[in-house]
Amino acid sequence: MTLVAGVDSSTQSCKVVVRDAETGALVREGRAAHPAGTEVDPAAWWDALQEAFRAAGGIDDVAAVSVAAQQHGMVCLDSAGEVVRPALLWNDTRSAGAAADLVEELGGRAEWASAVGNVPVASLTVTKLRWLARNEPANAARTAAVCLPHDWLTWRLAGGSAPAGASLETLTTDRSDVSGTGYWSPSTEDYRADLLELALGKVPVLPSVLGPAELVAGRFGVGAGDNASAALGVQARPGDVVVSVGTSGTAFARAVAPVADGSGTVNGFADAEGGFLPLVCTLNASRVLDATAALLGVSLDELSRLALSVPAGAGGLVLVPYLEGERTPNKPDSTGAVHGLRLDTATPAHLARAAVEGLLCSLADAIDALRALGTPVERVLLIGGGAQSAAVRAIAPAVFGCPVVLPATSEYVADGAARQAAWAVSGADSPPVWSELTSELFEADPTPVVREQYAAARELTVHR
Ligand SMILES: Nc1ncnc2c1ncn2[C@@H]1O[C@H](COP(=O)(O)OP(=O)(O)O)[C@@H](O)[C@H]1O
Ligand SMILES: O=C(CO)[C@@H](O)[C@H](O)COP(=O)(O)O
Repeated sequence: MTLVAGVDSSTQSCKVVVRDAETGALVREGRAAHPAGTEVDPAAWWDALQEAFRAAGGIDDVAAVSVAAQQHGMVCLDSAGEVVRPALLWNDTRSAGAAADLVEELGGRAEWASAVGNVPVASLTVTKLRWLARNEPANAARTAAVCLPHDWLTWRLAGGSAPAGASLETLTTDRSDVSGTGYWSPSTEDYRADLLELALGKVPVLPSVLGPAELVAGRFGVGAGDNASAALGVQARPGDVVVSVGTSGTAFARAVAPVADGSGTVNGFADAEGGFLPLVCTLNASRVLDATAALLGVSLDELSRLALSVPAGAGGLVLVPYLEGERTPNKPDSTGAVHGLRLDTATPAHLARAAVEGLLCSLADAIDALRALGTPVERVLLIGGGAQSAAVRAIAPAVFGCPVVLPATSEYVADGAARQAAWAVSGADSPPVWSELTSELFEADPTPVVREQYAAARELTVHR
């Protein structure tokens, strides 16, 4: 049996799966936690990766390993290959002002969307580089190369950072992740050095962009951004919209043509199979459930039970979930809010229901934005840690207004990376077709009132 390994180095943890390259059967798995915070020393990802490999029984016997990871994180390296400063993550909002400046300097959102498929917001790497140039000029001056979390981990695994002499020229990336930098065009498949220079004031070494099934140093897949890898892991097909409830909330679909949304709501990313991946991302998803459970002093299972114990609409109680500020809509300085509180809705159950509904309404808005750009929505596939919530599963079809398919619980980002590794080993033109996933179907009568009351409340927030 040929074995392959897939890695998901995500915001909260590192997950590793070892699978049979031919059938996709799960053989072993392991995981390790990441530190909290929105800036993280990449060494912590490396340590967690080693721990997760050990927990998964090691990788000595695998033919290939691919790494998928959280997107957009700014990893700056000096000329010796040393990390210049802790990486700023996708959910770090300090570069919001830099994003606004960059939009203005290029002449507006439409110009950015047409140049790189994305309008700068604090999440994108290009805005973090502008923040670095303005706020830490010494670190900017020391920066000889810029890469993304999965690029850096792949580079280290493949020996590019060898103590004998790190070679920045051996850095690699893939289309899906580089399409979230803000200085690579999914339409032309070229770096936009001019936009990088606009942000950072210079053009450091950038990773080479390899094809989806290429191998690095003979044993490492090119890797991917975590959402593109999840699309590969769930074997998404046309008509599927994948909704992930992880640290981020995302809604995305595979597409055959690049997307340029001048409003900035939809990111025009590339996918991990040579196509495209229009995607909407929010900053507030599973942690809204974590925070509400902590506030109520209950477990996540009890939060679900409470939420399901009161009717749809929570008696008019609405929770706007912008606890970390928000990316979509672009409100980096916003806070969350609770509206409609009355004596009879001042109960743990109503708050639990409002939290689940608020989180799902923000994702329903995301699905609508994809639909508005012409994305067909035949099935919603629900994945991510938050999909383990019984309340999320039950309420999602009512809020989304369509059936929701829940693929069997699995680490779909790591699975996608493993499938990419199997593809690279096979030398075939397309990824291997692994056995059809078992899944559960959730259906419910639509509850438009939930979306209506959310729409009336979502602008009513105050700044942090
Ligand atoms: N039973 C559950 N109910 C609700 N949420 C859950 C449950 N189990 C795990 N989670 C959530 O999963 C989240 C982590 O999801 P994950 O997709 O691994 O995140 P990420 O990939 O961003 O690190 C945690 O915030 C946690 O609240
Ligand atoms: O910024 C995005 C997508 O544009 C996020 O989806 C990150 O890629 C983080 O993913 P998770 O750790 O939440 O899975």
